[in-house]
Amino acid sequence: MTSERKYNEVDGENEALSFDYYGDDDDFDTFTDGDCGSDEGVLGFSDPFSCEVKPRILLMGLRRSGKSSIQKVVFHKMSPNETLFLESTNKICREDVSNSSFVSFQIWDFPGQIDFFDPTFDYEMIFRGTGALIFVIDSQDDYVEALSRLHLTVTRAYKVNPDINFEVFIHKVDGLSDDRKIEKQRDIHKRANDDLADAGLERIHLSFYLTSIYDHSIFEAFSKVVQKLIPQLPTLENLLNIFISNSGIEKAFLFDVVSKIYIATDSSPVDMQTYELCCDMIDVVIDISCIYGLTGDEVGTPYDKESMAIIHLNNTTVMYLKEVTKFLALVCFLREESFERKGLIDYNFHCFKKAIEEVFDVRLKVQRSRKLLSQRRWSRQTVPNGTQVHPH
Ligand SMILES: Nc1nc2c(ncn2[C@@H]2O[C@H](COP(=O)(O)OP(=O)(O)OP(=O)(O)O)[C@@H](O)[C@H]2O)c(=O)[nH]1
Repeated sequence: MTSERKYNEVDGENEALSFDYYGDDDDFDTFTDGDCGSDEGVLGFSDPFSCEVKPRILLMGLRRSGKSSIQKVVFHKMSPNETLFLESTNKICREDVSNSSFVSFQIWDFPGQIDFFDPTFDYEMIFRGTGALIFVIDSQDDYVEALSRLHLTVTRAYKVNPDINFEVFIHKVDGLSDDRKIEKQRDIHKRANDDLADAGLERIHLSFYLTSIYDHSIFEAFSKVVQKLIPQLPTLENLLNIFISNSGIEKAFLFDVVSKIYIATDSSPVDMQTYELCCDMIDVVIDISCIYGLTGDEVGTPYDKESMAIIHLNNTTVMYLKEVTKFLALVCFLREESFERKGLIDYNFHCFKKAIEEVFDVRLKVQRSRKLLSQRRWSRQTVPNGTQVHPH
């Protein structure tokens, strides 16, 4: 049994570490053209007590471009090879990802063949609550149709909600040489932007990423998409900068343990190899904890307050992982000589952790007061016997 499989099994039975996922596939909220608009309550946008409207990430693209695979690999630990057997999606799948207080959003996977602009399909309602629209283009296929679909989708979405972040995943690049990758990216970038310029919409900004589920590029790209939706990002980056500069650390990432999305890092540049090493370290820690960390009858999480790991690499670099919150881990890179001052690092880490908790606290307070406010508003509109009064 591979270590990846082991993790899958534990993940499946572990509430705290798994996503807030509405049942199995059959239980996904599904919307047909007819009932989408009327189902607002299910979407959580008209819920008067909803203390927080989660940013919504839409995954769109032509059929077989790889949308479901991306979702399954990043958020369900499916191994890339297993995606070969995924069936075509024929309904909109919505999933809540709220495994970490910072990473809290929804992903909507749209079936490729859906006629998105059918007049009975309320796309305005969908775009209005969207934080990021990921458009997946299959780089191994002819992308002319995908580009015209991208243009149509982006222009419509922008009209409804100009605040959406438009993210283009040039996907399945594993089959391409480095030169071909760059060439494709340049070509897609040029054509997509030319189309927008022809329509007088140069102000729409598209971000491009080269992705594949067969390496870490999909996690990296998703990290960047998610980071743009985290309002506390500058605060987190600042805290990380202060922490590393006072501890002799070279690079630090704040990771969401389950998805391996890094929600923040210090301001020095990220290189792919470092990121991959961090992902591998998290896998090792979770796998070992799953196998040896849980007692037989325990259903609890294999990741807790005690979770930490130190790995000495053969190039005099040390990797240091420590638990920050139930869902987040800090992974640092430092030189062996800096690690000699581990006491100092641990003390600084303690301060860093406290600061992160304060950021959480502020967020919770804001949420609570929002909830209270909306409850008050709601009760003002309701007379004592429970009948609703329509406000003038
Ligand atoms: N080589 C390669 N194949 C991929 C990658 N991502 C997905 N695939 C394959 O692409 C095929 C289609 O993937 P799906 O995830 O079902 O595509 P989809 O966009 O959800 O398709 P619909 O549900 O029909 O809209 C599957 O056989 C995947 O294994 C990738 O990064 N590289």
